[in-house]
Amino acid sequence: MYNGCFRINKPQNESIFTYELGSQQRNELKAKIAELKEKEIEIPLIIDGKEVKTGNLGTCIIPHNHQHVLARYHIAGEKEMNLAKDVALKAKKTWESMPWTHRASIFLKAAELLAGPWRTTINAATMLCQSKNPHQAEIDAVCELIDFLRFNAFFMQEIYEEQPVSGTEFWNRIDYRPLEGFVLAITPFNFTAIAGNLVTAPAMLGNVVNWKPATAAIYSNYFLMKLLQEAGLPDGVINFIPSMGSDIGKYMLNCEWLAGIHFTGSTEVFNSLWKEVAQNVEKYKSYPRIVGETGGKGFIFAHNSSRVDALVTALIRGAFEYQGQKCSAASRAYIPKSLWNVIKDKLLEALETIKVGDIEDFRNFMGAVIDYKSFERIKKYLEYVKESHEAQIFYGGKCDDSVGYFIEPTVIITSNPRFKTMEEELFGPVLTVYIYDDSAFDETLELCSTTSPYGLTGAVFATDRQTIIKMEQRLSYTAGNFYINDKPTGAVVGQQPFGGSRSSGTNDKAGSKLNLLRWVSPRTIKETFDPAKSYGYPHMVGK
Ligand SMILES: NC(=O)c1ccc[n+]([C@@H]2O[C@H](COP(=O)([O-])OP(=O)(O)OC[C@H]3O[C@@H](n4cnc5c(N)ncnc54)[C@H](O)[C@@H]3O)[C@@H](O)[C@H]2O)c1
Ligand SMILES: N[C@@H](CCC=O)C(=O)O
Repeated sequence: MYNGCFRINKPQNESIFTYELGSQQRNELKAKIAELKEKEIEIPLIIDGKEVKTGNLGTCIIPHNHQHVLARYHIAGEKEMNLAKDVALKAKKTWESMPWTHRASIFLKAAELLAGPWRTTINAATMLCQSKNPHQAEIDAVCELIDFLRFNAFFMQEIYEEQPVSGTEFWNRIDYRPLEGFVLAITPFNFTAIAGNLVTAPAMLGNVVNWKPATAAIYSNYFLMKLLQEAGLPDGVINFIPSMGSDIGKYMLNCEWLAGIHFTGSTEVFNSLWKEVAQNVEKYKSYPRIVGETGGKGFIFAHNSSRVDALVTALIRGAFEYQGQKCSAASRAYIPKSLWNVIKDKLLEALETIKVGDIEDFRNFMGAVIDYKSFERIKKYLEYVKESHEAQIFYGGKCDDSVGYFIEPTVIITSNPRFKTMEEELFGPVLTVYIYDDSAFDETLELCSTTSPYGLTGAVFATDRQTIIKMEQRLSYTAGNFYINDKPTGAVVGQQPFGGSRSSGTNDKAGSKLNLLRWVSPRTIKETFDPAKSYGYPHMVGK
């Protein structure tokens, strides 16, 4: 027994390791990469804390060296998915009644393990499996995930603290129950941290979670699952079930106890999940919470008062960091004619210094795109551009998959502001630029807002304050994360809660209280100390 209002301190963001030449961090990371590469591992499902093997196997490869197999993983089928649902529902009773401070402790311990003994493993696994350079792996798999874990524990406390007013004769309370059933987390390949957040955020608030990782990220995600187990996650609370996307609909979405979906991925897959849930709506015990962060077509819009050096850096970093495989990536840019000549030269100068290749060579800024399917998809877009009269490749455009799925950083210039690559998400290292006439600034703002169906990220560059105000107002619904004089990527937990609307998702803002609120089903409790003993009102006495 214990009594007390226990408190979690407001966290600080995790500091980023730099992996400089000669540093111990760098040596350790290099050694871990070599160690992981040396040994092919077998990845089982983890259901009820136990390893389950199906014999139906897939392979995890290195995108920048696709003949290298890192692991063989087991694929869940109907039997294992049914088992995962059953054990999750069984684990729910004990998990939801565990004092919240102890649930928080498990995830705060996971953050400590990741900051310390697990840091290099998770980082190296993400570098190899998702082809991230050391900095990109560090800001994702380590720092962002640690921040998610620590800040979410703090936000959970803030939610629980929010209580209604009461009187002296009665006491009102809100009991922030978890959802009734299980949450299905369907996670993307591109951020280990996002996968971690999609499963741990609902779990922290007392929910049980079945986790379907993205095929291309199973390797790093498996290590993460092991870390959570080491942190003391009880069996069955999170079940790790790599599976075919098409089986999810058949064996998970039709379950009466589906209480929520926590999804990040493409708009297309999210739409299909939404439709399937709608078709099953009569079956469910409760209306499932459908939370999804999806595609993007991030923009950079420059005014002729922009600072050129800052703008060029934002274009390069925004478009080409992690091979443009961020939902937030700058994939279209609007540049005024009066600035183009000077920007063009500086852009070329910078592009010529970008090295693409194996991420084990720390000099490389970019690695490979994630897989053959993605490589082929981007290549087709570039072929389309090469044949078009409305656009031309200004820089790059070469693709080579002989060793890894490499695509050069590519800049396209188009004369059509509604050109295919200005509208659609390519999810690769490709930036399309539209050069507008300075006198058409207002119309071009309108084009920016209406060209793409997405509304995730956007950045504006200007030094003139009235212009900044105008851009902020006119582009109000174009981006859920809007940047002024900065690149549109790199949101930090606790600083820039992340998510967009339109076709970019439900905008439930990962890394904030708003997201956590989707995983609770509040129960209002009123206790009256001296209940009324007759039904009449005072006005009923007399005529
Ligand atoms: N808005 C955001 O916060 C955000 C963040 C990261 C990525 N993304 C988006 O994610 C996409 C890239 O990630 P991806 O390639 O992993 O996306 P994806 O949609 O291909 O896959 C996402 C997840 O859905 C699963 N899936 C695929 N088909 C399914 C089906 N029919 N039923 C159930 N699950 C299915 C995949 O296996 C994976 O686990 C991009 O569109 C990107 O913009 C968005
Ligand atoms: N939150 C990340 C993007 C996640 C999507 O891929 C950013 O802000 O760059």
